Amino acid sequence: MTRRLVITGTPGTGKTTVSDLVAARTDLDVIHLNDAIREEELFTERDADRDSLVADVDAVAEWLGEWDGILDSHLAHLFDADEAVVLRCHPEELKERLRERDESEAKVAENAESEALDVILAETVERFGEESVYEIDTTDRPPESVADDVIAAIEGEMDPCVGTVDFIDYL
Ligand SMILES: Nc1ncnc2c1ncn2[C@@H]1O[C@H](COP(=O)(O)OP(=O)(O)O)[C@@H](O)[C@H]1O
Repeated sequence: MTRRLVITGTPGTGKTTVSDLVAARTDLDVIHLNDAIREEELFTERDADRDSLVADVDAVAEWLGEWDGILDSHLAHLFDADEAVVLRCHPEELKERLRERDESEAKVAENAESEALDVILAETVERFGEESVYEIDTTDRPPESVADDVIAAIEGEMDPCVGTVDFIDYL
């Protein structure tokens, strides 16, 4: 059974929502890494253009130490774990989700394009290898159903899977 799982994906794909649901239904704790980066000041600078923090990856790794459970962040795949879940969402739906939480239009466009180009999936597969990655499409699905899939992955009831989505039509 997986004890260290990263849940990564473009902002808005549902990582925070789904990781909380999975933690509530398993004995795994969840670390919401973006909150920790802000609260523990694990960043090197503020990116004013993007209205975001530039994480200090070494400082984060040190702060994490011998963590276990679920690590939730669009940066989670930069850290060691047993397996990785990459949540996906069609860029058009992703834009709606990001606009609903009042992200700037620049961020909405940047994230939609990044999602269409599979940027985080590619980074995650490069680091973990296809045999340790579960790509899960959240488009048109309730978070509870996505959490079912993540739990199936943790419990070894689902095989690793990559290449399940194609959002290139967006570009
Ligand atoms: N499967 C889903 N279907 C529809 N909306 C979702 C789904 N998962 C999350 N959301 C919504 O999308 C927004 C972003 O979710 P969130 O969990 O904060 O994403 P992330 O942590 O990846 O940035 C929230 O408003 C959330 O309610």
